[in-house]
Amino acid sequence: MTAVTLDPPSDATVDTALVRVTGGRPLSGRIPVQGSKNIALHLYAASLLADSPVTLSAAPDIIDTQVCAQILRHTGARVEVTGGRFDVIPPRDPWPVVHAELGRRVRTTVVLAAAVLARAGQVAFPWPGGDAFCPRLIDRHVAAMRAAGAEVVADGAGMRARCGPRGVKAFTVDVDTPYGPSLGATVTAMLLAARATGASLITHPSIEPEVTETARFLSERGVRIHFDDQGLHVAGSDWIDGGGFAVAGDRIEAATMVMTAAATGGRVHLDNITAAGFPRGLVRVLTAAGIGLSDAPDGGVQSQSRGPLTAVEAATGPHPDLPTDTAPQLAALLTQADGTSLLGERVYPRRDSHAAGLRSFGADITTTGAVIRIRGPVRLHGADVEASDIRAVTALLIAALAAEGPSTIRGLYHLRRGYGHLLSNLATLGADITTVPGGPDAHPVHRR
Ligand SMILES: CC(=O)N[C@H]1[C@@H](OP(=O)(O)OP(=O)(O)OC[C@H]2O[C@@H](n3ccc(=O)[nH]c3=O)[C@H](O)[C@@H]2O)O[C@H](CO)[C@@H](O)[C@@H]1O
Ligand SMILES: C=C(OP(=O)(O)O)C(=O)O
Repeated sequence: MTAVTLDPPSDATVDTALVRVTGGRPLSGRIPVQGSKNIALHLYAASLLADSPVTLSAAPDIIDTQVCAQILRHTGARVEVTGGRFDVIPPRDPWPVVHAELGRRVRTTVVLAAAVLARAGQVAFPWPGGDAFCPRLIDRHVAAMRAAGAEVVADGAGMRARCGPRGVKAFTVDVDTPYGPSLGATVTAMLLAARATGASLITHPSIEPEVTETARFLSERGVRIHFDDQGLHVAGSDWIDGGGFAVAGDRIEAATMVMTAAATGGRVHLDNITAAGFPRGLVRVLTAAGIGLSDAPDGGVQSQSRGPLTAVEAATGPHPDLPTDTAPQLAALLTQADGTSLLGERVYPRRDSHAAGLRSFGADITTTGAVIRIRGPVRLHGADVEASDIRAVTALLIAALAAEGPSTIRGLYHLRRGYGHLLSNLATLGADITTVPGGPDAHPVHRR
């Protein structure tokens, strides 16, 4: 086991670039959807379990991909990220540390730690990152590690987990929370169970596509996994094959593009996703708002608006309900809908950092506890705003594109963390959008 030296990570979270948008034109056209950020992040962790090289295709071209590549390299993996391929040669004997600074940048830190623990029998990891829109607990991840036989202790900087000499053991764990089954803890438990000797059971598992795609990845590589009424059963394996696997299309980016087009009075044709790839709860809400989705005869999904947008009442929830990661964009869309919309947030009680930003554009939005009320339609005007999380930034972009006149949006780090080509795709759809790098010599990057 050897420590790997990395160049110190750059201070990438400081991003002084901004986007200039002149809104007010309908956006329409055909664009591809990237590989799903959140599915990819869990597959990067799962790839550490393999005993031969893994190639993930359609890996999204985002900051989180680069951060995970660095975290894997720090454990001793060889990782190449080029042209949408994420090639991993997993270490036989990983260095049992999730890099402290890098681990604080992504949400899947504990999932990555679980993969290292499963292989090395011990791991130290920092508190996870991701967006800090409200407290994001990890008690179910820790419960899974403890159930798998690890002693887990916290110190100021993070946690350390250590198993006995035989490594992880088979276990039963419940990953339910007051907010629904934990997506991340389900994958953490699945990765631990995949390397344990014997049969494990995860009760009340999440069934988000991040979970089912990671399960498909593992089962195609020889791990026996199935869901039934009791939960998710995993029969551990001491050999896990490598090989190729494609990251599914990003349902959140797809939903964002559909809503962006609709907010401006346009429509999109999206490649690399099918209508079935949109969660049912989201399709129900879009349909109620007056937006249809259908599989296109030549592949992909087409959106169409059925008359003026209509207000809706909806609440987020675990898959297949309305995804929390689409609620900020939906709030922006509903500023253009006729009537009063009510959006409840059930997964994260206070995920509403976008509301103040939308008000800067003239939106009529009020927040009461976990419910956001939006009155529309409102003629939005341009604004200068700063986004503070990954989905808030796209909500503000939607408002800017639907508004009359120029806007500027800062906080592009959050956009780059989750979207590889969203701005150039918007330009392809007809948006007047310019990225201005930070500093005095700023110049346009995307323009139409
Ligand atoms: C990288 C990634 O895939 N992130 C997604 C993942 O986050 P993440 O995996 O963090 O979300 P979880 O499903 O674990 O969390 C859902 C809820 O359960 C709570 N909880 C979670 C774990 C735990 O041990 N205890 C606990 O109480 C959380 O605070 C939250 O209120 O799922 C979220 C919900 O679909 C999405 O918004 C995120 O985009
Ligand atoms: C909140 C999100 O990401 P993360 O969990 O990486 O913060 C998201 O993808 O909407």
